Amino acid sequence: MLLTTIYSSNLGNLLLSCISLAVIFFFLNRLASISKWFFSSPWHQSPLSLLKRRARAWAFLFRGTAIIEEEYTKADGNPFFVEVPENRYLIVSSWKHVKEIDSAPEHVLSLQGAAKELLQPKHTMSKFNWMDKRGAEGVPLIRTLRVMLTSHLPEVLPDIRRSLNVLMDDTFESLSTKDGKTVTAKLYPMVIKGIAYSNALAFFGEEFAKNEKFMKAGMDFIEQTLLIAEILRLLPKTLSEPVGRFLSSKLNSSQVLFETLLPVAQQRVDERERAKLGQKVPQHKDCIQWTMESAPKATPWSAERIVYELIALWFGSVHITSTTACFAIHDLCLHLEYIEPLRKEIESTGWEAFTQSGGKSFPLLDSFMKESARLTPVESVSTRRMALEPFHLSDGSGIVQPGEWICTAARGMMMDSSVFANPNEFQGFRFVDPLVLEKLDSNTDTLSQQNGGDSVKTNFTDIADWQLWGTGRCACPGRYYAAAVMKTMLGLFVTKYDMKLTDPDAVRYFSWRTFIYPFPGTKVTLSRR
Ligand code: HEM
Repeated sequence: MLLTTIYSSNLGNLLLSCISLAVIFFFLNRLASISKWFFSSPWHQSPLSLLKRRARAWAFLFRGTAIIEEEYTKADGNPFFVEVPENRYLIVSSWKHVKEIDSAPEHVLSLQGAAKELLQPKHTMSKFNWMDKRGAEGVPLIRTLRVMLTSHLPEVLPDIRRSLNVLMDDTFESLSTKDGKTVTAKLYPMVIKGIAYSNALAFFGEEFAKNEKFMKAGMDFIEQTLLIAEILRLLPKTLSEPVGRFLSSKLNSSQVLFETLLPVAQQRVDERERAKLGQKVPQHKDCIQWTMESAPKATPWSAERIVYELIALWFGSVHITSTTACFAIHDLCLHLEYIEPLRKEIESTGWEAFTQSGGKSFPLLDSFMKESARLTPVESVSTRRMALEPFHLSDGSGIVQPGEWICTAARGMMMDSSVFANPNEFQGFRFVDPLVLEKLDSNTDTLSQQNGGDSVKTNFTDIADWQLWGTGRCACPGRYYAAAVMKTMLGLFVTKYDMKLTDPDAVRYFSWRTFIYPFPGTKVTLSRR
């Protein structure tokens, strides 16, 4: 039929034929995937149970966090499978299994393979189609973040704090107030704007942070990536390519990011070449420069390649940091008894000591943020890996086939009573060294001495007892930066305002697949102190 129509050159018919073919492909694809699930599953008995399983797989989109929680409880510490519309995940929760995932080579279990399926970079990130295997072209971004950005924190934190302060004041001034002192503000837009601005400042410099077109595209990019990736994941492969091309031509914020970053990256590449000839070139301290310098010497990266990496970094750093910070501010409003001790800590320690410690100090705030993320983690699973080859857990309790995912039950593990006493209770200072707590009510000077200095240990960025940051060699390299910037934002909220949720009983978030997302309309009432 399609061929006949092409020969008769009738465009309307051609379109109709394409649509009919697409629909047929769609149903064939669904049928193929249903039969795949049916025959690969150990519990394929009746059509009714098959239908139930597929209904639950689709319900995962809306009830993912609840479904994982139900299966986690039933599994009683053992690995369990969860079906999603387009795939199947094996979810583990023992630390022994977590270590096995971490030890598996990248060609067997791939973080990048899972991230690629999750974010569909070919259509969401300016046609940047990642390799399945992480590190195939080096891992310069990891060094950039873990080493360079982290050690640069004492230099950049004061600028971030000043900018956040101004942004908060501007938002406050822009809202109407009855008594000149109190306003009602939508929290999430305020938080994402602050985090995006801080990230632009820290990663690329002030020029980018002040570029309104770049910043708007940077924030739109987060929602557009989530939206396009979701649509493409649910479509059969045959449709995802044309639909992806169509969507990325309409929702093109990544293109704005690309076009703004490219000339600067190109300039840096030119300088790199001039430096090789012995010419004097300017010095730069930002993620563009560090990524370029950390790329393999034998195969230096092009300007385009550097920019692709930075666009991926932008998504990873803005989305999860702003949602996590937003939930921590909800918790400050829900547990007002913590506000005074936190203020006391910040005011007695001072921002100077915080800056010198590279954002590690403020142990009370550190603990509060950890408790908030433990009880309201944005992601229910962590340590996602896609199997590129079959992978068996050593005790035979689970196997994943190529294309399937294995991950950890992050949320469930954070509620494990053998690790966290009374896990359902919000105890904001649960992770504070008892010595620091003792000093809290008495001597603020001693508290401030304990809080400053380089040797301060932070529990929030620790990876030993929880899964917020993932696992081992792949654990989030941006966590020191994320913790420092979140502390700065929360610290400013606490010291500038008395605050509460405007409607404490309103639903604050919704669930999609494995993550929860704060409602952008949730309001806070802020009163200037
Ligand atoms: C609260 C904020 C954040 C959370 C909860 C978080 C969490 C995570 C998790 C769970 C992973 C995967 C680790 C694994 O699978 O083992 C990850 C990876 C990563 N994160 Fe973060 N992250 C946050 C903020 C950031 C920020 C601000 C940056 C950049 C400055 C960043 C950069 C990255 C990168 C580049 C990776 C990939 C690491 C790799 O390929 O080895 N993250 N993050």
